[in-house]
Amino acid sequence: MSARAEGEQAEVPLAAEGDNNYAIDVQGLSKSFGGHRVVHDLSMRVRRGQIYGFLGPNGSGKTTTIRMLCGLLTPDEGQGTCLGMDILTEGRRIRRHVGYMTQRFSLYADLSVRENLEFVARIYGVPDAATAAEEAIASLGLKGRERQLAGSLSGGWKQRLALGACILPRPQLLLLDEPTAGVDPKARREFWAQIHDLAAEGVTVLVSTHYMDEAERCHEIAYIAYGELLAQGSVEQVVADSALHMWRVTGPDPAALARELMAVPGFELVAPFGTSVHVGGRDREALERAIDGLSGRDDLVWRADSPSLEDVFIDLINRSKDKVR
Ligand SMILES: Nc1ncnc2c1ncn2[C@@H]1O[C@H](COP(=O)(O)OP(=O)(O)OP(=O)(O)O)[C@@H](O)[C@H]1O
Repeated sequence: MSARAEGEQAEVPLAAEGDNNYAIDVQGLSKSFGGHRVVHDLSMRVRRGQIYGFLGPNGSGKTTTIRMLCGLLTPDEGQGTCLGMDILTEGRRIRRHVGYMTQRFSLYADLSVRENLEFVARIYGVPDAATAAEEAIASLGLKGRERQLAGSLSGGWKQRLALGACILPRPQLLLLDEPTAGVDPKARREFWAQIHDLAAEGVTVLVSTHYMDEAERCHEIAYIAYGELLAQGSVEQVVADSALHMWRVTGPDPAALARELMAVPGFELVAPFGTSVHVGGRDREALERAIDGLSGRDDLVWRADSPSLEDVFIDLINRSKDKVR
């Protein structure tokens, strides 16, 4: 292959279709910073064309993992492929086919929407940058805003522009790191409609998020805490695997009731939810005993409930905290 200037689009063949059904296939990734283990023995597989949600508390290692997947960071241990290419040795090739949207808005605040998109198109060697930018403006619903300076856009429009810039070079895989943080529900919904359209066209999307409703829009999710992958699968699978039993109890003062129930042995999870309290745990018998013990309380009404994804994540983090201590 002849030498090319940095940024020039190269003819880089991807692994032939069918060679590998997984856009991401990594095993045993570990990474430490200054002796502090941030990612530990993490393995994951993401099928091509899937929307894969990456969830976990702040500082749990999501960004670090994303950076290892696209070869921006070398794992201390582990191996694997991204789009069929080796994450240890082919980082540059991988990044030519990946759109990476970081947490920080990384476009030029003092360039207009159109100028930003044209700039990105040129950097990636997209033929006819002006037309590509125009098409992106139309498909992202940015018409009417193309002359606006990127820095003056609202949060939702900035994210939409950042996504537009990411998909201009037509990547096979999108790595989106909390793309909708701080964005209002309507803009988030529109953003997700776009993500689903891209997935329908065959683009694989790995998206980190703290929003439960966004997790439910993914084909599969993974939950990571303290650098360890604690759960993986469809939302239904992850909820079923939790083996949690939940109850909803209503009483006169939900906040006071929640405090009272937290002290009752058998209730592993207790959280006020509007006018009621969500109570549960994995030991069904212990739970039923605890509820029986409160049978004298006529002011309480109990109703069996299904665990929410949030219940499952809180339970996972509680249990992994116990393991770390
Ligand atoms: N380059 C680095 N040098 C030192 N420590 C780092 C570096 N990058 C990340 N860390 C630390 O690694 C841990 C995991 O960070 P990471 O950004 O991967 O978490 P995250 O799950 O993406 O968090 P958030 O949800 O807050 O974005 C944090 O404690 C962070 O401070």
